Order: sequence, then structure tokens, then C-alpha cells
Amino acid sequence: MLRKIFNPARLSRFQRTMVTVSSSDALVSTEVDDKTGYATVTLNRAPVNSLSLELMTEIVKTVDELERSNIRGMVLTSFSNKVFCAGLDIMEMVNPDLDRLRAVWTRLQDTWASLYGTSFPTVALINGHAPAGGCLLALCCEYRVMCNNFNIGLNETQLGLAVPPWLQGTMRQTIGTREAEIHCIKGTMFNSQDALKIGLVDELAAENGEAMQRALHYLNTFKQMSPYARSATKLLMRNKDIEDMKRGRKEDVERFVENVMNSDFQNGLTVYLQSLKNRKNK
Ligand SMILES: CCCC/C=C\CC(=O)SCCNC(=O)CCNC(=O)[C@H](O)C(C)(C)COP(=O)(O)OP(=O)(O)OC[C@H]1O[C@@H](n2cnc3c(N)ncnc32)[C@H](O)[C@@H]1OP(=O)(O)O
Repeated sequence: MLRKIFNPARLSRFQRTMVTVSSSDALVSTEVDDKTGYATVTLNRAPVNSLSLELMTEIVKTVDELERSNIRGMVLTSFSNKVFCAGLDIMEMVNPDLDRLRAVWTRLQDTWASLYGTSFPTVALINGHAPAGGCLLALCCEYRVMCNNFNIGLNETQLGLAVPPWLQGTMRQTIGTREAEIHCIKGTMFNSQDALKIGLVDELAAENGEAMQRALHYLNTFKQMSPYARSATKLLMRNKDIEDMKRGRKEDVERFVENVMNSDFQNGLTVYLQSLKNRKNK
């Protein structure tokens, strides 16, 4: 079943004035360029944009608002020029409250579904490291421009977490079945050059300004195209994955809870957190 293809009512709104959508919450800020109709959505959770329940809630809310507005494209980026997004907030998984843990995973599923299923074109401007959930955000976008000298990948297995089927699918679509299988299992982190080679990102840039130019160039390629045909084609490709995820979501939440509550995982997490701190103190 098609979730939302292109609502013809939106077309008439496109032809009127552009609305600036802005999030009142500081965790995510949105700026819409009235001339182009492109929104820049910036993740603002210092220090590393780790995905807490609250940050994911804001991302979903922002994308929903943009979907209801008349924007023509979106660039997703980070306030920091060092970390795009450090993945799920590890503290959400340390001796967690079970209800909150379930809510965290459910919101991660929602974040994936809403970003993956936008009717408007999306570009990730990856201006810093993007491990695990950071890579997930980038994968949801249609196009990825990455600044040099950072790392990206689905490193979940390195932490003792299983990669869920819906995210495996997005990785498969991006880098191909064989490579996705190998690198999801290994938890490979790629530097920018290798990420380009394997197709995990589409273009590299020396710095943020150049990355933004490249991102806007991608969005501009749709300027003369029928928004209906563009949006319908994208969603006809992606909606089945979203419906599949939704059908299996309860089972997926329980698999994650079981994974996180396992004592080996909890012990490993303590060691991992300590290794992050040691690395910092070196
Ligand atoms: C299961 C599959 C579905 C996918 C979804 C979720 C799975 C996940 O996302 S699990 C999380 C995986 N993330 C990581 O493994 C990243 C860990 N972090 C790093 O590698 C580095 O921090 C990073 C390269 C992102 C940035 O390096 P630096 O710029 O050098 O910063 P620091 O390492 O000094 O970090 C600053 C500060 O932030 C804390 N931090 C880092 N990452 C996280 C995180 N994911 N969650 C919570 N907190 C995080 C880090 O410990 C430092 O804290 P302080 O020592 O208190 O300053």
C-alpha cells in the first residue's frame, strides 16, 4: 500500500509563497531558503549528536512538519564540523529502564521510516564522523556528500548489537548485497575515501562550504522535473521496506531489548565506554 506519494494539493502550495519552518527546540534547527525552497536541518545535540529519545523525537517531528510544508528539498547536517552523529546515545543502553528502552528503539524505527520515506529529495551533508546510528541517518537520505578525513559505517556488531533487518536492507540497496553482508557482520568503519569507493557516499568535499555546494547541486537536478513523478517513483521504491519494518516492529523491539539486557552486552558496554574515555585522555 502506498503511504504518501505526492499530494496534488501540494503542487498549488508550491506555487505560492514558501513557508519557513523552524523548530522551537534547540536539539534540531531548521532553516528554509525562501528562494530555493530548500530546508537545512541541523542536528544540535552537543557534544556528538548522540541519538537520545528526545533528539530522535525532534528529528521525526521536524521531518513531519517539513512534509506538511511546501519545501522542495532538504539537507541534513550537524552543528559540529567533527561529528555528524555518534549513533544511538550509549547511555540509553546502560542499565536502562525497560519502558524507555522500548521507546528508544521504537523512535529509532520511526526516525528511519520518516527520513527514508520523505516525498521531497534529501541529502546528508556528512561533516564529521558517522558511526552506527549516524550512518543510519545518512543512509536514509537519497544522496550523501561527505567531508574528507572522517569515518562512517555500521559498526554495531563491534559493540555487540545486531543490525536490524530494515537497516541491513538500506545498506544492501546502497552498497550491494555482498558488500552489505560482509560489512554489516564485520562492523566495518570506512574512511571518507573508502566510503566513496564502495558507494556508501556519493561525493567527497574538502570542507563544509564545498559540501553544501555539492548538496545543493543534487537538489537542483530536480528543479525542472515533475514533483509528482519524482516523489512517486522514490516512494514506490521505498514504501515496501517501510511497510515491512512496521509489520515486524514489535518483534524487532523485543529483539533489541533482549540484546541490550544481556549481561555480556552490559559488561561490554562498560568496557566500550571506558575505551572511549581512555582514547580521549591519550
Ligand atoms: C543496532 C543497529 C541500529 C543502529 C542504531 C544504533 C546503534 C548505535 O548507534 S550504538 C552507538 C555507536 N556509536 C559509537 O560507537 C560511537 C562512539 N563514539 C566515538 O567513536 C567517538 O566519540 C566519535 C568518533 C563519534 C567522536 O570522537 P571525538 O570527537 O574524539 O569525541 P569523544 O570520543 O571525546 O566524545 C565526546 C563525548 O561524547 C561521548 N560519546 C561519544 N559517542 C557517544 C554515544 N554514541 N553515546 C553517548 N555518548 C557518546 C564520549 O564518551 C565523550 O563523553 P565525555 O568523556 O563525557 O566527554
